[in-house]
Amino acid sequence: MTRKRIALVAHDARKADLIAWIGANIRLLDGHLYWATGTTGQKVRSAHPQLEVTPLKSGPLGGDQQIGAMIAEGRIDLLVFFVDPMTAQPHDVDVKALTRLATLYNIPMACNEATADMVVSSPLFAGGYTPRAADFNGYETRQV
Ligand SMILES: O=C(CO)COP(=O)(O)O
Repeated sequence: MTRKRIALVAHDARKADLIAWIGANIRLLDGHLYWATGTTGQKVRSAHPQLEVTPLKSGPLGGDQQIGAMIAEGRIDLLVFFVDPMTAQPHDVDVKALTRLATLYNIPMACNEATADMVVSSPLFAGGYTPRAADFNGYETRQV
């Protein structure tokens, strides 16, 4: 199995949903490598100690930016980001930057449960899928 490098992020109102989603998909998710924003990472680790999770800084303290930087460096294969669309976030610009970089670098990004279900059940997730390089106006965004 190719170990995927997966970033996990959930806003406060969605953390319980992310933990439940991981539990429901634990057989597909076990064995991969995880990075997460701080509070999300701590909660995922205590709920699912079998997963190898590296917590970064909390989202509002720079965690979204750290994950964005990892994406820019080609170190993340999948972003699962359970977004709360009903609550204003103090670090909204960081959230936007993270989703922008995932889009720019053509990283699969699941912002809700239905999309996350589709991604992990896809044969592309199980296989050694590498998204093709995104090219925006001549800017090559994936180093191969
Ligand atoms: O705010 C977040 C993402 O924007 C999540 O951060 P925490 O996991 O530290 O709560």
